Amino acid sequence: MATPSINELPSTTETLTPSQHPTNITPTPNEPLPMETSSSINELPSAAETLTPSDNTPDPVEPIPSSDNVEEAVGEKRKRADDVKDPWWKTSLCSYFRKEASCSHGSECKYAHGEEELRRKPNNTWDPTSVRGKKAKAMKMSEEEVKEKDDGEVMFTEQMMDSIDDDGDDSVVVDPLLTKCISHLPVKWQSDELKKYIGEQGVEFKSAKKRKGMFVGFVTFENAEQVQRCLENLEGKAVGNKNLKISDVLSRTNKNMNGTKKSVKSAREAVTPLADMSYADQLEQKKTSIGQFLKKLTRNARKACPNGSSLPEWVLTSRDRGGLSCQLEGIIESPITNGYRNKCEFSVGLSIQGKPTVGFSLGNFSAGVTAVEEPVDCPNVSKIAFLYASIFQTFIEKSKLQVWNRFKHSGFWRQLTVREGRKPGVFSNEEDADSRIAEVMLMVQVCTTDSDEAEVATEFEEMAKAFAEGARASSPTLPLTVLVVQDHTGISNVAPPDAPLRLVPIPMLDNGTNQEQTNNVMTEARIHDYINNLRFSISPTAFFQVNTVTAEKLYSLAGDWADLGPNTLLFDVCCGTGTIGLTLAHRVGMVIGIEMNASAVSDAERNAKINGISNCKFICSKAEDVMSSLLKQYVGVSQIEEAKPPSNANEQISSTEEMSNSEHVDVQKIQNPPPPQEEVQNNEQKPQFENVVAIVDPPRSGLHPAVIKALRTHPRLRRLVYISCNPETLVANAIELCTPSFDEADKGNKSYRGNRKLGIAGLARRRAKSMPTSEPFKPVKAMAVDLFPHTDHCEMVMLLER
Ligand SMILES: C[S@@+](CC[C@H](N)C(=O)[O-])C[C@H]1O[C@@H](n2cnc3c(N)ncnc32)[C@H](O)[C@@H]1O
Repeated sequence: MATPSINELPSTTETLTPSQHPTNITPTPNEPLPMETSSSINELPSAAETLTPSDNTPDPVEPIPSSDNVEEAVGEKRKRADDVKDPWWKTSLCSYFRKEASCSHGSECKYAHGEEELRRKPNNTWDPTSVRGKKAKAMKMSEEEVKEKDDGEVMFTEQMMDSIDDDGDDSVVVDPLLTKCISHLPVKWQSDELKKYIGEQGVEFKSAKKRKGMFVGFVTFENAEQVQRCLENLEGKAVGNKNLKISDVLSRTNKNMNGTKKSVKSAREAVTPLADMSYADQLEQKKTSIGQFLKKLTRNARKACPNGSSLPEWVLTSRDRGGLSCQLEGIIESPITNGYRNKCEFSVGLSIQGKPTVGFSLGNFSAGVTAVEEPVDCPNVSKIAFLYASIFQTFIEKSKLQVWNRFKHSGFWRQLTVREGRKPGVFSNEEDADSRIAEVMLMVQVCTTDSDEAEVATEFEEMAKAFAEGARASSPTLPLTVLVVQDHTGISNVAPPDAPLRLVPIPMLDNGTNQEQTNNVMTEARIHDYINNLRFSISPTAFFQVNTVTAEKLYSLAGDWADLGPNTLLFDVCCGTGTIGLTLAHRVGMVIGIEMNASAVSDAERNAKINGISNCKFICSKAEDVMSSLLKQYVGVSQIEEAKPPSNANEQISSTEEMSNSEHVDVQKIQNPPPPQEEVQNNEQKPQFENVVAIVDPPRSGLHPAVIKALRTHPRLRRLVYISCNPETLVANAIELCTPSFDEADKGNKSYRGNRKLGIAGLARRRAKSMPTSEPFKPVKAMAVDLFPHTDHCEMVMLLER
């Protein structure tokens, strides 16, 4: 499925490039131009992703040593437990013995010295690093492959099937019996590599196609013998570390879809996979899943602890909490479960039947799926968004310009984003929700490459008319505040920061609504929403939590856990439009917000102004470039404190770090950073605060290592509230924040060879080793917050203290 935000996996940290001036948007003085990558990046993961913690060690049950084992408390974790009946006795391989072929604990060691000594774990599994563990894993994987193979077909819905040749001859009819899909190909390969490989395997074929980024390729054959040869020579063949899989192909035509529909997901299944489960069960499932991540943190912290040093108390006591690294307080439910999204990104493409459609794509592009289906029965989509999607679909059906074909990289209409802003006040029930929508922003993404300017201008005029008339024809009339076009030429719909925007005037309606725009008064693209009775101005590409009422609860929780007061300096890291800092500003002395998206920062500044808030400062920069400097600048370290952490605790954090005097870091400078500066240039007298707290709310990729290092090594930062839309990266970041420091001698070499094999938790463990000596944080409590009912995703909040 999915909106690109759901399907297209977010990249890691974005790079900022100077924004281009959007053709028709007049920026206000001092306002940076809209320039962000689609905020969807920060919102939702791939539909295929679930909230299941993955680890290098798939073992679901952690051997939890006795918490009251005094020997362990003093760090002698290798000694045999007093209780010889310990069910975990010799169920894991001893890493010393493996490396050194000996272990000082000898036969007393609770870990197995070699495969012969190894016992099964109480959950009937083998140590995953052992030969038997690896064998079991391989068998499980092949069982899964067999299961997958039972389906025997791949839902391939690309237009490539209509024109298998690159000549652009769309009339070629492809016989599905003579077409096969090859899966598990290297994603880097393109058609030429695939053709070469098939030829080398002695398989004749008519045509082969593959796009970079996909792990599937499509091959057509002249006759049944060639197909047979392909199956014989390629099925199961190892390429890299994968084994090829040959499947049948489901083409787009109605005829071929008959009887095979069973394999095709609906938009509802793709976007809201939990929709058929009761909400209570969804909450239970998510809470359990967050609990698994808390256990994963414990496991990894245990592994990451320097040998010979005591395990942190929170690891030792984790057994009392069933392995959880801290108490999981529960899950905060969404007061609204239907139509809760204030932002929906609808892809534009061909449906399975080949009809231009506005909706959700049914699978991942990498798997060869680009079919788009209407957002029917997707309970997270609001009625208003659904209606705008159908209005747009009716319009593009008649448009002379084509819908986007991701496989061919051609077409014009790509995506419709519907963003809604509510009236102020409290929602009483779900029925109320739609009537609360006061403003709507429509953003249409197109690709204008090779198109005729005059034709495009006419199409935009027609489109604006279609939206205005559609809105008026609906009962009740739909709000329509602003219409923006985003021009984007990239392969996926996630637009780069400098994708130009232009405002399209909405024609005046008979009843006089939308008058502002026809008078050209509307020169800015923005809508407004309310959080905790504060008004927020939101520009087209700025991030804003998609479930506003639940976000209010999330922010209040973060504020409560942060233990704020008038003498608190609050760092709002990755602040977007300033929502967290501004809603908590009345509870602290000062807020410093850090955000890399210039238009979001501009929104944040505006939001402070319109709400009469004067104790917030917003810094436009990547957090990794300024976090350390800001801490130094705003938080003095007393001589005693300075003496406490070892000398390297405050070492230079990032080679690109710099601060401008104006505190509004120039995007150009970030791209071409000046040489590192040891000392912060700004000599302005900063107010000093007793209590320093950070609330971090990073994108899915988590915090940059330089930010983690800066937070961890600043002795005055005692409390950290981590809000995460991706528990996997929260766990990885928490490993680095909470693992005891290694001695200089044990820091090991910094060669990152072999990193590719490590998962993100493994990488974090490795990075924790080279963390400058500093007091670690400890996880205190965690809470799940369900911002995304009916989906697999869930927000997680964790309080860290030291
Ligand atoms: C999950 S959103 C949270 C925004 C805000 N706290 C809120 O609740 O609305 C993450 C934000 O981090 C910003 N961001 C992403 N990478 C960043 C970085 N390296 N430095 C600073 N901000 C970043 C994104 O632009 C986005 O606004």
